[in-house]
Amino acid sequence: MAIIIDGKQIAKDLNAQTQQRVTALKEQGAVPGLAVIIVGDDPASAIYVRNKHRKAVKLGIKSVVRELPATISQAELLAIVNEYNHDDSIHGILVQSPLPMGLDEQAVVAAIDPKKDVDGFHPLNVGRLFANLPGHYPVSCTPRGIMTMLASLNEHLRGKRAVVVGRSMIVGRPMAAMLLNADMTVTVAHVHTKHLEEITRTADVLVVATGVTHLIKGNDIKRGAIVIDVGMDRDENGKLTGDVDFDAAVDRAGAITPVPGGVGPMTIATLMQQTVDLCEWSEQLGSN
Ligand SMILES: Nc1nc2c(c(=O)[nH]1)N[C@@H](CN(C=O)c1ccc(C(=O)N[C@@H](CCC(=O)O)C(=O)O)cc1)CN2
Repeated sequence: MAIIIDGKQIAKDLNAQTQQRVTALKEQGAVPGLAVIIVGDDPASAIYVRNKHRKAVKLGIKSVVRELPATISQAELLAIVNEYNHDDSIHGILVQSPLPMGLDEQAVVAAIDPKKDVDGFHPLNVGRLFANLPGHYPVSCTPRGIMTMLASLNEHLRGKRAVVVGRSMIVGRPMAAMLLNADMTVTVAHVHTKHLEEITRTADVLVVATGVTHLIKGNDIKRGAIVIDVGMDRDENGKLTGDVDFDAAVDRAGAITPVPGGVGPMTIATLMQQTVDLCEWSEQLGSN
């Protein structure tokens, strides 16, 4: 029986650390500020944004939520991003994804000041991650949260095999870069990969982020592997489930994340962590 990686608990511990850092910053006269821009009325996005706002307020972070109609033009949206780029009380800016049809998400992300790119989606920060550049820069929150979960297991990763199934800009690609930067041997697969199970069975660490319910069965997993399920799918009864068949996988894996309560809670906790990082880094810049 695998260790169940408790994302809720790890997120709670991370939030406690973040709150202490916020307190320390406030003692120096700095308040971390987060601006979240949401466009349109996607119900799931509205819930995520509300949860981000609540968590930020709870941790003492200044939180601004800008709700915009789906009819907004690209130029108007870029102007609002630019407003926050020049607002000294805001250290992190994010645009909730997905944007409604007709808006160019990549152009909007590229308009965010890279120093305030709290999601780590700006091409400059993506490039830094892929080049494994030293120094401070934000990275995508979900894979960073997964790295925190892996660290909590105290497992030696260097030289071991990782397989990432999924190639999105939010999870798959940055996840592969982070595992490579941790000196793992990384394979990236996706839903079109032929004989996927032959590849997943080689993984010491298997990260699955495809949005395909129960794509990974028990037999597709190497015995003792660490299995990270980023899926957030609905089963035939509308119940939240993952890309991994948890009941079949739990007897084969060495450690596994549940859905819900695994990776999901780490995304928002890492966003809060990264907002505080950006504030600290801007304070360091300011004092030089
Ligand atoms: N600009 C961004 N947009 C999106 C991101 C992102 O990181 N930046 N990620 C996702 C949505 N997301 C945060 O924005 C997010 C998704 C899921 C969870 C979470 O806590 N999930 C829970 C289950 C929640 C439920 O019951 O529905 C879990 O897995 O336990 C948090 C944040 C896309 N957009």
